[in-house]
Amino acid sequence: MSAEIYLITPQQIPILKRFCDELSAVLDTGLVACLQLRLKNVKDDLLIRVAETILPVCHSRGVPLLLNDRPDLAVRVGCDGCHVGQNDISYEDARMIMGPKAQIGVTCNNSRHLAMKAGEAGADYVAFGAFFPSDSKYDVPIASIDILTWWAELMTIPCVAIGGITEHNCKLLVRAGSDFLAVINAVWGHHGGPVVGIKAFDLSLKDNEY
Ligand SMILES: Cc1ncc(COP(=O)(O)OP(=O)(O)O)c(N)n1
Ligand SMILES: Cc1ncsc1CCOP(=O)(O)O
Ligand SMILES: [Mg+2]
Repeated sequence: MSAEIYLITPQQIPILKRFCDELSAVLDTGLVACLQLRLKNVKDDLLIRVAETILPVCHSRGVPLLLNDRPDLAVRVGCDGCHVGQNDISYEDARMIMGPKAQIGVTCNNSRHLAMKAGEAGADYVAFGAFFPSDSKYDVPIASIDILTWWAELMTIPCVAIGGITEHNCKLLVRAGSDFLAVINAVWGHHGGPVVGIKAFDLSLKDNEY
């Protein structure tokens, strides 16, 4: 079993130039399957500016960029897709806005019903979590790891695990069947810096004591 890393940006980016340098170094490792830009409580013009700035950093390294919450701005910037949650625009409306080629994922928390609904509607992936307490988002229910196994045994649509995932607990989720591991703080907040953080995940996932 294997899983890929779905990296999500920190929800605030105080110094864009410094972040782009860090992001470039992280993506140069070749260990990131896709990046989600997830800024919270910022005005549209800033979100657009950040997205337009990091898009070439991603695309020059063959890494798709997804925008959180806002398919309208994702299209405007030229992002490869978006991610929508249960309190955001619907998957159906996001698909209408972004078209058939976009990669659109849906938050399904700990719900088999929401996942089946999103899968049947045409979502490109479903996201389950939070599996562990998260320092990046507090208002999320804790999901049971068996939902990953249920999905992996039943469906071919990829599933993403999210929430408090670290180099130390990620193998549990991969063993359960997760295709992608969505992470924020374990990389951007790693004591050795984000490049060491992403490499630590890779080392842990390569360790084949599953
Ligand atoms: C890959 C992935 N999974 C879940 C989320 C959470 O989305 P949502 O529930 O809409 O919450 P916010 O991230 O918008 O606060 C996500 N962004 N990405
Ligand atoms: C966006 C989101 N949705 C559920 S938990 C979470 C935050 C994940 O961040 P971290 O990897 O730092 O726990
Ligand atoms: Mg959202």
